[in-house]
Amino acid sequence: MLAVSIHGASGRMGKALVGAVRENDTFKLAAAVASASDSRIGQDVAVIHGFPYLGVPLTANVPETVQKADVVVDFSQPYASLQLLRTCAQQRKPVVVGTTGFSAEAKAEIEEIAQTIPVVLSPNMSVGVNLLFALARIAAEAMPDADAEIIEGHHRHKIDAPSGTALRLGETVAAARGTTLAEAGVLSREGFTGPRAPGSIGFATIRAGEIVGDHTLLLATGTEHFELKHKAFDRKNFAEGALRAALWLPGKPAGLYDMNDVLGISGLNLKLG
Ligand SMILES: NC(=O)C1=CN([C@@H]2O[C@H](COP(=O)(O)OP(=O)(O)OC[C@H]3O[C@@H](n4cnc5c(N)ncnc54)[C@H](OP(=O)(O)O)[C@@H]3O)[C@@H](O)[C@H]2O)C=CC1
Ligand SMILES: O=C(O)C1=N[C@H](C(=O)O)C[C@H](O)C1
Repeated sequence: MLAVSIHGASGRMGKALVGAVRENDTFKLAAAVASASDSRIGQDVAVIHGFPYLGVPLTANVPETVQKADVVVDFSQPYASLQLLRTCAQQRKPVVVGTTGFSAEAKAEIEEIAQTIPVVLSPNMSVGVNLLFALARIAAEAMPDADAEIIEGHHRHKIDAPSGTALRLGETVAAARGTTLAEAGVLSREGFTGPRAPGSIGFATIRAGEIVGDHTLLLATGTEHFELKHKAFDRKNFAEGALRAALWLPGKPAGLYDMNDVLGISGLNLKLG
């Protein structure tokens, strides 16, 4: 059995991960980390999420939890996630990071840390979204002059925008067109914007109710619209992807891996026609 520690265990993804670990005989929950200010520290992580007692108390002691784990899975917040990565580097532990919203500086530090330990970093652990990335590249190459717009929707609690997945979609389209998201991205619009800049990659963000995660890439010319769409209905989908990554990662050489590596579709090079 693989001992997994969940970092961000008190959250929505924490709940989905506890549920997924309970249903999977390959894993045993070694530890569950919440923020130090959480009033439920010391309580059983399964019980706080409405599952039967598991005997794993919520804790804020990160070094101790990393020590107990064969692999660490993180869905928390960027600052907390970086601190965790530093501890994992000290203890030479593999880590799967699903957290989004990292700054460019934080991403640079993650790349540096991943020179010492194996890290899977992906804004979306679902199979469907990783196929969406691959198909987006093909579509953006095939329709180089189409207006690219990325529309994403999430629940009212989400604290980063656009979503990590939407930004990755934008980076994918930009790379397929020989540019970067920093160059071509228009992350939001308001006021007297003027006409659409040719070649720009636009974003629209919806935050409403309990939307789990919707992403659409629209490629529009004057005469046709092409859409690629993914909808997640249950966080179980992300949790199972993260556990798939957690099973794949231990024993890999130090490096920064993507969910495409885990799924074995990093070399996917579908050709049209
Ligand atoms: N890659 C993927 O497939 C997916 C990625 N995500 C990303 O995962 C992240 C978490 O999402 P979600 O679960 O919905 O968010 P939540 O806010 O529900 O959960 C995050 C949890 O992390 C906790 N936390 C904060 N600081 C620390 C700390 N220092 N140590 C440990 N835990 C801490 C928070 O506790 P507190 O409330 O006390 O601050 C909170 O309970 C987001 O960045 C989201 O975008 C989400 C789904 C899928
Ligand atoms: O915060 C979420 O919920 C999600 N975040 C991820 C992102 O920012 O892309 C992935 C997923 O859509 C759910």
